[in-house]
Amino acid sequence: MDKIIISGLQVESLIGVYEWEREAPTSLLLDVEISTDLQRAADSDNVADTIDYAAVAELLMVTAKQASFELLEALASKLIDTLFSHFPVQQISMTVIKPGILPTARQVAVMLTRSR
Ligand SMILES: Nc1nc2c(c(=O)[nH]1)N=C([C@H](O)[C@@H](O)CO)CN2
Repeated sequence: MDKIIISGLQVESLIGVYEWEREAPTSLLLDVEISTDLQRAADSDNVADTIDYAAVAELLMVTAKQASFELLEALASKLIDTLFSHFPVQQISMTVIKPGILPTARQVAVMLTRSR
């Protein structure tokens, strides 16, 4: 299956289990893989025949900004559901990365893969 991939998309979201995490939005990074048939766009060379990755990125940024969850898992699920409701895609893999939150790790992340 063909894929559209967005890597390292920076978003802001109110996220975290602890009180101190819920006082202000946190910067997160998203890696997204969207499985969809790209043959029509490959033939036509027309953005109207594909999923515009700029529109995907904008939707992810707005949705994350409006969200308020404790767990990365819950945010990842919400972002996937939102993409499914706006775009005709078969499968989405979503990695939500929280940099610098653990003193002994560069970053932590969850990855969810969901199909229609
Ligand atoms: N599996 C998860 N574990 C934890 C999460 C999470 O989102 N998913 N979050 C936290 C805290 O919010 C963390 O950011 C600070 O310790 C802990 N564990």
